[in-house]
Amino acid sequence: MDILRIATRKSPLALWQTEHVAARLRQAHPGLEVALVPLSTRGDEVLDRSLAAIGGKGLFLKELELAMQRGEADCAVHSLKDVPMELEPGFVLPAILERADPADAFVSNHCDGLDALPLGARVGTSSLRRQAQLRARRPDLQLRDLRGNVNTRLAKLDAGEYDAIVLACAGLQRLGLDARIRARLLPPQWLPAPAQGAIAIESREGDDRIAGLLAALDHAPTRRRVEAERAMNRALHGSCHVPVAGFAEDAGDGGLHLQGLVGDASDGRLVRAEATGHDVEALGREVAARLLAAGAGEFLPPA
Ligand SMILES: NCc1[nH]cc(CCC(=O)O)c1CC(=O)O
Repeated sequence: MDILRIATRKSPLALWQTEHVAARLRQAHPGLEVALVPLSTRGDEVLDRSLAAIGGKGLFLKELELAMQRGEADCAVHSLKDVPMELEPGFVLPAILERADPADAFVSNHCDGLDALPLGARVGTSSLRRQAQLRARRPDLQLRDLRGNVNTRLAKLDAGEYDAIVLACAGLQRLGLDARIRARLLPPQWLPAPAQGAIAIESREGDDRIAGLLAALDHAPTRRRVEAERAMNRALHGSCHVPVAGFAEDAGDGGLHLQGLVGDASDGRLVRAEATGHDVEALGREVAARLLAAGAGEFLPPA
Protein backbone atom coordinates (compact mmCIF):
# COMPACT_ATOMS: atom_id res chain seq x y z
CA MET A 1 0.00 0.00 0.00
CA ASP A 2 1.08 3.52 -0.83
CA ILE A 3 2.12 5.75 2.06
CA LEU A 4 2.72 9.50 2.07
CA ARG A 5 4.61 11.03 5.03
CA ILE A 6 4.02 14.74 5.73
CA ALA A 7 6.54 16.75 7.76
CA THR A 8 5.00 19.41 9.99
CA ARG A 9 5.89 21.82 12.75
CA LYS A 10 4.37 20.97 16.11
CA SER A 11 2.45 24.17 16.93
CA PRO A 12 -1.32 23.70 17.23
CA LEU A 13 -1.86 25.78 14.06
CA ALA A 14 0.73 23.82 12.06
CA LEU A 15 -0.77 20.53 13.24
CA TRP A 16 -4.29 21.70 12.31
CA GLN A 17 -3.10 22.70 8.85
CA THR A 18 -1.30 19.39 8.33
CA GLU A 19 -4.25 17.32 9.58
CA HIS A 20 -6.43 19.30 7.16
CA VAL A 21 -4.07 18.53 4.27
CA ALA A 22 -3.91 14.85 5.31
CA ALA A 23 -7.72 14.59 5.36
CA ARG A 24 -8.00 16.25 1.94
CA LEU A 25 -5.36 13.89 0.51
CA ARG A 26 -7.09 10.79 1.88
CA GLN A 27 -10.34 12.03 0.34
CA ALA A 28 -8.67 12.75 -3.04
CA HIS A 29 -6.79 9.42 -3.09
CA PRO A 30 -8.80 6.60 -1.47
CA GLY A 31 -6.45 3.85 -0.34
CA LEU A 32 -3.51 6.21 0.18
CA GLU A 33 -2.09 5.98 3.68
CA VAL A 34 -1.11 9.42 5.03
CA ALA A 35 1.10 9.83 8.11
CA LEU A 36 2.33 12.93 9.97
CA VAL A 37 6.01 13.49 10.85
CA PRO A 38 6.03 16.25 13.54
CA LEU A 39 9.34 18.15 13.88
CA SER A 40 10.74 21.09 15.87
CA THR A 41 12.15 24.01 13.92
CA ARG A 42 14.47 26.81 15.02
CA GLY A 43 11.65 29.29 14.44
CA ASP A 44 9.59 27.50 17.10
CA GLU A 45 12.40 27.18 19.62
CA VAL A 46 13.80 30.71 19.59
CA LEU A 47 11.06 32.69 21.30
CA ASP A 48 13.04 35.24 23.27
CA ARG A 49 14.24 37.31 20.31
CA SER A 50 12.27 38.70 17.38
CA LEU A 51 12.29 36.66 14.19
CA ALA A 52 13.78 39.64 12.38
CA ALA A 53 16.65 39.73 14.88
CA ILE A 54 17.60 36.05 14.68
CA GLY A 55 17.35 36.25 10.90
CA GLY A 56 17.89 33.23 8.73
CA LYS A 57 15.54 32.80 5.82
CA GLY A 58 13.12 29.96 6.12
CA LEU A 59 13.55 29.54 9.84
CA PHE A 60 10.38 27.44 9.93
CA LEU A 61 11.28 25.39 6.84
CA LYS A 62 14.86 24.20 7.27
CA GLU A 63 14.29 21.19 9.50
CA LEU A 64 11.34 20.06 7.40
CA GLU A 65 13.44 20.31 4.22
CA LEU A 66 16.26 18.33 5.83
CA ALA A 67 13.78 15.58 6.72
CA MET A 68 12.66 15.47 3.07
CA GLN A 69 16.27 15.35 1.88
CA ARG A 70 17.01 12.45 4.25
CA GLY A 71 13.97 10.63 2.89
CA GLU A 72 12.18 10.70 6.26
CA ALA A 73 9.25 12.66 4.81
CA ASP A 74 7.78 13.07 1.33
CA CYS A 75 6.38 16.56 1.65
CA ALA A 76 5.89 19.40 4.14
CA VAL A 77 2.97 21.70 4.92
CA HIS A 78 3.55 25.45 5.43
CA SER A 79 1.71 28.71 5.86
CA LEU A 80 2.73 30.24 2.55
CA LYS A 81 3.34 33.63 4.15
CA ASP A 82 6.24 32.08 6.12
CA VAL A 83 7.85 30.60 2.97
CA PRO A 84 10.79 32.68 1.61
CA MET A 85 10.30 34.23 -1.85
CA GLU A 86 13.14 32.06 -3.20
CA LEU A 87 12.65 28.39 -2.35
CA GLU A 88 15.69 26.31 -1.42
CA PRO A 89 17.09 24.75 -4.62
CA GLY A 90 15.70 21.25 -5.14
CA PHE A 91 12.24 21.99 -3.74
CA VAL A 92 8.91 22.90 -5.33
CA LEU A 93 5.36 23.79 -4.22
CA PRO A 94 3.08 21.41 -6.16
CA ALA A 95 -0.02 22.52 -4.23
CA ILE A 96 -1.36 25.81 -2.90
CA LEU A 97 -4.74 25.27 -1.22
CA GLU A 98 -7.73 27.56 -1.58
CA ARG A 99 -7.10 30.67 0.46
CA ALA A 100 -8.92 31.15 3.76
CA ASP A 101 -9.69 34.61 5.18
CA PRO A 102 -6.58 36.67 4.27
CA ALA A 103 -7.34 39.58 6.64
CA ASP A 104 -5.57 40.54 9.84
CA ALA A 105 -7.68 40.47 13.01
CA PHE A 106 -7.88 43.09 15.76
CA VAL A 107 -8.17 41.21 19.06
CA SER A 108 -8.92 42.90 22.37
CA ASN A 109 -10.85 42.24 25.56
CA HIS A 110 -12.17 45.78 25.92
CA CYS A 111 -12.17 47.58 22.55
CA ASP A 112 -14.14 47.01 19.35
CA GLY A 113 -11.49 48.25 16.95
CA LEU A 114 -8.29 50.16 16.38
CA ASP A 115 -10.00 53.55 16.45
CA ALA A 116 -11.68 52.75 19.78
CA LEU A 117 -8.37 52.18 21.63
CA PRO A 118 -7.61 54.83 24.26
CA LEU A 119 -4.72 57.22 23.72
CA GLY A 120 -1.37 55.53 24.31
CA ALA A 121 -2.83 52.01 24.48
CA ARG A 122 -0.41 49.06 24.41
CA VAL A 123 -0.63 46.91 21.27
CA GLY A 124 1.32 43.67 20.85
CA THR A 125 2.85 42.52 17.57
CA SER A 126 6.39 41.67 16.47
CA SER A 127 5.52 41.97 12.79
CA LEU A 128 7.21 45.01 11.18
CA ARG A 129 4.40 45.10 8.62
CA ARG A 130 1.74 45.32 11.33
CA GLN A 131 3.80 47.82 13.35
CA ALA A 132 4.17 50.16 10.36
CA GLN A 133 0.45 50.12 9.63
CA LEU A 134 -0.45 50.59 13.32
CA ARG A 135 1.92 53.58 13.61
CA ALA A 136 0.52 55.10 10.41
CA ARG A 137 -3.03 54.96 11.71
CA ARG A 138 -2.40 55.58 15.43
CA PRO A 139 0.96 57.29 16.12
CA ASP A 140 0.07 57.48 19.83
CA LEU A 141 0.03 53.71 20.44
CA GLN A 142 2.76 51.92 22.39
CA LEU A 143 3.88 48.96 20.29
CA ARG A 144 5.22 45.99 22.24
CA ASP A 145 6.88 42.79 21.03
CA LEU A 146 4.72 39.68 21.02
CA ARG A 147 5.95 36.25 19.92
CA GLY A 148 4.93 32.64 20.37
CA ASN A 149 2.13 30.59 18.88
CA VAL A 150 -1.43 31.86 18.61
CA ASN A 151 -2.55 30.50 22.00
CA THR A 152 0.51 31.97 23.76
CA ARG A 153 -0.22 35.37 22.26
CA LEU A 154 -3.86 35.26 23.34
CA ALA A 155 -2.82 34.21 26.86
CA LYS A 156 -0.51 37.25 27.11
CA LEU A 157 -3.38 39.51 25.99
CA ASP A 158 -5.67 37.91 28.57
CA ALA A 159 -3.04 38.36 31.28
CA GLY A 160 -3.27 42.10 30.69
CA GLU A 161 0.13 42.64 29.07
CA TYR A 162 -1.54 44.40 26.11
CA ASP A 163 -4.74 46.32 25.40
CA ALA A 164 -4.96 44.70 21.97
CA ILE A 165 -3.01 42.42 19.64
CA VAL A 166 -3.10 41.79 15.88
CA LEU A 167 -3.21 38.22 14.50
CA ALA A 168 -4.18 36.58 11.23
CA CYS A 169 -7.93 35.79 10.97
CA ALA A 170 -7.09 32.49 9.23
CA GLY A 171 -5.08 31.16 12.17
CA LEU A 172 -7.79 32.09 14.68
CA GLN A 173 -10.52 30.54 12.54
CA ARG A 174 -8.58 27.31 12.03
CA LEU A 175 -8.14 26.94 15.79
CA GLY A 176 -11.85 27.56 16.44
CA LEU A 177 -11.09 30.97 17.95
CA ASP A 178 -13.22 33.10 15.58
CA ALA A 179 -15.02 34.57 18.59
CA ARG A 180 -11.79 36.41 19.53
CA ILE A 181 -11.88 38.51 16.33
CA ARG A 182 -13.25 41.93 17.37
CA ALA A 183 -12.67 43.55 13.97
CA ARG A 184 -11.19 42.55 10.62
CA LEU A 185 -8.52 44.96 9.38
CA LEU A 186 -9.35 45.31 5.69
CA PRO A 187 -7.97 46.48 2.34
CA PRO A 188 -7.56 49.01 0.90
CA GLN A 189 -6.63 50.73 4.17
CA TRP A 190 -4.95 47.77 5.91
CA LEU A 191 -3.10 45.12 3.89
CA PRO A 192 -2.15 41.59 4.99
CA ALA A 193 1.18 39.82 4.44
CA PRO A 194 1.75 38.48 0.92
CA ALA A 195 0.06 35.03 0.73
CA GLN A 196 -1.54 35.31 4.18
CA GLY A 197 -4.30 32.72 4.62
CA ALA A 198 -2.89 30.28 2.03
CA ILE A 199 -1.46 26.83 2.88
CA ALA A 200 1.28 25.44 0.60
CA ILE A 201 2.71 21.93 0.28
CA GLU A 202 6.41 21.55 -0.51
CA SER A 203 8.12 18.49 -1.99
CA ARG A 204 11.39 17.45 -3.63
CA GLU A 205 11.91 18.65 -7.19
CA GLY A 206 11.75 15.72 -9.61
CA ASP A 207 9.66 13.59 -7.25
CA ASP A 208 6.84 13.39 -9.79
CA ARG A 209 4.82 10.70 -8.07
CA ILE A 210 4.52 12.79 -4.89
CA ALA A 211 3.95 16.04 -6.79
CA GLY A 212 1.18 14.33 -8.77
CA LEU A 213 -0.61 13.24 -5.58
CA LEU A 214 -0.30 16.73 -4.06
CA ALA A 215 -1.42 18.55 -7.21
CA ALA A 216 -4.98 17.30 -6.61
CA LEU A 217 -5.22 19.92 -3.82
CA ASP A 218 -3.95 22.86 -5.88
CA HIS A 219 -6.40 25.77 -6.26
CA ALA A 220 -5.46 27.68 -9.41
CA PRO A 221 -7.24 30.99 -8.61
CA THR A 222 -5.48 31.16 -5.23
CA ARG A 223 -2.13 30.31 -6.82
CA ARG A 224 -2.48 33.25 -9.24
CA ARG A 225 -3.32 35.70 -6.48
CA VAL A 226 -0.55 34.67 -4.10
CA GLU A 227 2.00 34.44 -6.92
CA ALA A 228 1.29 38.08 -7.82
CA GLU A 229 1.74 39.07 -4.16
CA ARG A 230 4.95 37.04 -3.87
CA ALA A 231 6.33 38.38 -7.18
CA MET A 232 5.92 41.90 -5.79
CA ASN A 233 7.58 40.93 -2.51
CA ARG A 234 10.42 39.18 -4.38
CA ALA A 235 11.06 42.28 -6.51
CA LEU A 236 11.30 44.31 -3.28
CA HIS A 237 13.60 41.69 -1.68
CA GLY A 238 10.88 41.32 0.94
CA SER A 239 11.15 38.96 3.88
CA CYS A 240 10.13 39.00 7.53
CA HIS A 241 12.80 41.70 8.03
CA VAL A 242 10.93 44.17 5.85
CA PRO A 243 7.52 45.78 6.38
CA VAL A 244 5.92 44.79 3.07
CA ALA A 245 2.20 44.05 2.63
CA GLY A 246 0.37 42.93 -0.49
CA PHE A 247 -3.07 41.81 -1.51
CA ALA A 248 -4.37 40.61 -4.89
CA GLU A 249 -8.00 40.01 -5.80
CA ASP A 250 -9.91 39.17 -8.97
CA ALA A 251 -10.46 42.22 -11.16
CA GLY A 252 -13.49 40.65 -12.85
CA ASP A 253 -12.21 40.17 -16.40
CA GLY A 254 -9.85 37.30 -15.60
CA GLY A 255 -7.25 39.83 -14.47
CA LEU A 256 -6.02 40.64 -11.00
CA HIS A 257 -5.90 43.85 -9.00
CA LEU A 258 -2.81 44.02 -6.75
CA GLN A 259 -2.27 46.51 -3.94
CA GLY A 260 1.07 46.84 -2.21
CA LEU A 261 2.49 48.78 0.70
CA VAL A 262 5.94 49.35 2.19
CA GLY A 263 6.40 51.21 5.45
CA ASP A 264 8.65 52.25 8.27
CA ALA A 265 7.86 50.42 11.50
CA SER A 266 9.48 53.13 13.63
CA ASP A 267 7.70 56.23 12.32
CA GLY A 268 4.65 54.90 10.43
CA ARG A 269 5.42 56.45 7.06
CA LEU A 270 3.77 54.31 4.34
CA VAL A 271 4.13 54.16 0.58
CA ARG A 272 1.28 52.55 -1.38
CA ALA A 273 0.83 51.46 -4.99
CA GLU A 274 -1.58 49.35 -7.05
CA ALA A 275 -2.04 48.00 -10.57
CA THR A 276 -4.23 45.64 -12.59
CA GLY A 277 -3.01 42.99 -15.02
CA HIS A 278 -3.22 39.45 -16.36
CA ASP A 279 0.40 38.25 -16.12
CA VAL A 280 0.96 37.64 -12.40
CA GLU A 281 4.76 37.99 -12.49
CA ALA A 282 4.60 41.20 -14.52
CA LEU A 283 1.86 42.56 -12.25
CA GLY A 284 3.92 41.90 -9.13
CA ARG A 285 6.97 43.58 -10.66
CA GLU A 286 4.84 46.54 -11.81
CA VAL A 287 3.49 47.24 -8.31
CA ALA A 288 7.01 46.85 -6.88
CA ALA A 289 8.33 49.35 -9.48
CA ARG A 290 5.56 51.82 -8.59
CA LEU A 291 6.34 51.44 -4.87
CA LEU A 292 10.02 52.13 -5.54
CA ALA A 293 9.15 55.10 -7.78
CA ALA A 294 7.07 56.46 -4.88
CA GLY A 295 10.06 56.25 -2.52
CA ALA A 296 9.75 52.79 -0.94
CA GLY A 297 13.48 52.20 -1.41
CA GLU A 298 14.11 54.28 1.68
CA PHE A 299 12.38 51.65 3.84
CA LEU A 300 14.05 48.63 2.25
CA PRO A 301 17.46 47.15 3.05
CA PRO A 302 20.14 47.83 0.41
CA ALA A 303 19.72 45.22 -2.35
N1 LIG B 1 3.76 34.32 11.30
C1 LIG B 1 3.04 33.23 11.94
C2 LIG B 1 1.85 32.81 11.15
N2 LIG B 1 1.99 32.21 9.97
C3 LIG B 1 0.74 31.98 9.44
C4 LIG B 1 -0.19 32.45 10.36
C5 LIG B 1 -1.64 32.43 10.17
C6 LIG B 1 -2.19 31.55 9.08
C7 LIG B 1 -2.02 32.09 7.68
O1 LIG B 1 -1.72 33.26 7.45
O2 LIG B 1 -2.20 31.29 6.76
C8 LIG B 1 0.51 32.97 11.45
C9 LIG B 1 -0.05 33.56 12.68
C10 LIG B 1 -0.41 35.02 12.59
O3 LIG B 1 0.19 35.79 11.80
O4 LIG B 1 -1.31 35.45 13.35
